[in-house]
Amino acid sequence: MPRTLVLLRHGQSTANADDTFAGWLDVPLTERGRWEARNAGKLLAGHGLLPDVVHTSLLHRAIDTAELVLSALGRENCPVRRSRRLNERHYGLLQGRSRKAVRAEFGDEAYRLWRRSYDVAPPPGEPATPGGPRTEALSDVRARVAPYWAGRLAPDVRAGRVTLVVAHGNSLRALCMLLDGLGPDEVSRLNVPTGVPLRYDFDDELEPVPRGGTYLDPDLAAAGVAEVLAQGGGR
Ligand SMILES: O=C(O)[C@H](O)COP(=O)(O)O
Repeated sequence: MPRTLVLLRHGQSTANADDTFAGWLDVPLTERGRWEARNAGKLLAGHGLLPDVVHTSLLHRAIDTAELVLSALGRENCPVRRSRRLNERHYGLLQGRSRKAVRAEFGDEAYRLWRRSYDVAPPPGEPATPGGPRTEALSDVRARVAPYWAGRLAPDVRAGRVTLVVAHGNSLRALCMLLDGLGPDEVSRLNVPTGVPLRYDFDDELEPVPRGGTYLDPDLAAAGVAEVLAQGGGR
């Protein structure tokens, strides 16, 4: 029985386009982001990957991406599960601020640590929702994604359902840590492009084959990763 999970970061958002930290800010897709979502649907169709279930965060850039993908596939009736556990990491005080301005004000080291370290969180901001976080390190995101993988995603995959997850750069980086057994150093070098489906297939022990999955359009994925790396003025 096939065991297929597809990870998809939302299409480009207005924050991505402006090179600002979004986090839990509920920013919309740009027109390019809407095109990326529709294109992702076409890529899935071209590879015969028709989702049986979709999981998204509670943020509209992911919800709208999922709807555009399902519409491109003619599968508007596919079940969609939404969870805060798939939300982007909360970027605390950095939310809404330009990456270049943060880097100029706090320096390269703090910028790098806040953006890509495993256990250093940015300075706390205001909670986006009552009881929500005021800031998160990637380790906090992994802690909230792990039970969702074990309790909701893995059972769908084990049952042979083609499972599509539409989420965010850092909630997907946290999920990849769980799938591929990445350590803090490895995940610091992992970046996820917007709008390009990443296919994971698993063996009987739910080990990914191959490790790291396969992008349905490797060239588009490489270009998207380069864009992420160029944010904030580059590495
Ligand atoms: O929250 C955001 O701004 C992005 O989705 C992720 O930003 P990052 O790639 O700088 O972590």
